[in-house]
Amino acid sequence: MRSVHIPQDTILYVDGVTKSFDGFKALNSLSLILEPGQMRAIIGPNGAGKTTMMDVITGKLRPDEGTVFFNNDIDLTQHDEAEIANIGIGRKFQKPSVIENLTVFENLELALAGRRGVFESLIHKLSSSDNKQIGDTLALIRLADKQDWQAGSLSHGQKQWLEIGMLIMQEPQLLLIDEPAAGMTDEETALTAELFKELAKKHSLVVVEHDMDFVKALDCPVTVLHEGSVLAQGSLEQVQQNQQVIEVYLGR
Ligand SMILES: Nc1ncnc2c1ncn2[C@@H]1O[C@H](COP(=O)(O)OP(=O)(O)OP(=O)(O)O)[C@@H](O)[C@H]1O
Repeated sequence: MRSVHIPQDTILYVDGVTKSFDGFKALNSLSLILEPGQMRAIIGPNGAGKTTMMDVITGKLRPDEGTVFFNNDIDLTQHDEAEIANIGIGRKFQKPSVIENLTVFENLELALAGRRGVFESLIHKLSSSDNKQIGDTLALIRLADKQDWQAGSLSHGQKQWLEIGMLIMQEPQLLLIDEPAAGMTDEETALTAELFKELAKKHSLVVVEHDMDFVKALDCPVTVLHEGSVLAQGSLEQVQQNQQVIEVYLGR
């Protein structure tokens, strides 16, 4: 058994992770620590390794080297994607994948079913606590007045919120979210930042984003990736003043 020293109380512990594609290191000894209840924005130029990092955390890719632990002692490199989702890590891809011809409410109901297994959901009606959970989620994602709308008739931003609501139904401890603000109006972007701050009260969040106004609104620590490693870390203001960050990313 490997002996790894993990600082106490980490929700995500990534250390020395390397992942190569045909000899090219998409991740190059990447290390990153997230504490429970923390929100972290990940920024960096195209090809910096942000998606590959998410793929490694969620079990889509296995690292060539390095350590990835969840909740102090769960070695994520020993689990597949489905197991990692069940362990409590939810991932939101850039493009929303709500079911367009179901209502907002039904999409959330389906997400609840996903947690339980479809068969069990077919034979059980929604309990009052299920209804409350759906109601709370609808309020959180600001779609309470649209619960009977077909998901296909929502705006792009509203679809993104619905999908985040569907993830929340599964009560993940850690949420990984890829470019949520892309394609949103300014108003939706501002509301999404508010939603994430609300989410961060109950969940840990890793948010990959290119929109600096959105990152500023998140008001959380920022990690800058470059060539598969961490280039800088700190407040947005601090990393914006970092000369190397300006050279490889912000100044371009
Ligand atoms: N399956 C793959 N096969 C070969 N190369 C890959 C593969 N996946 C990623 N790469 C390469 O690894 C590097 C990192 O890619 P990655 O998608 O993780 O970057 P990123 O930071 O998410 O970029 P973006 O901001 O454009 O989404 C890129 O050079 C990419 O071409």
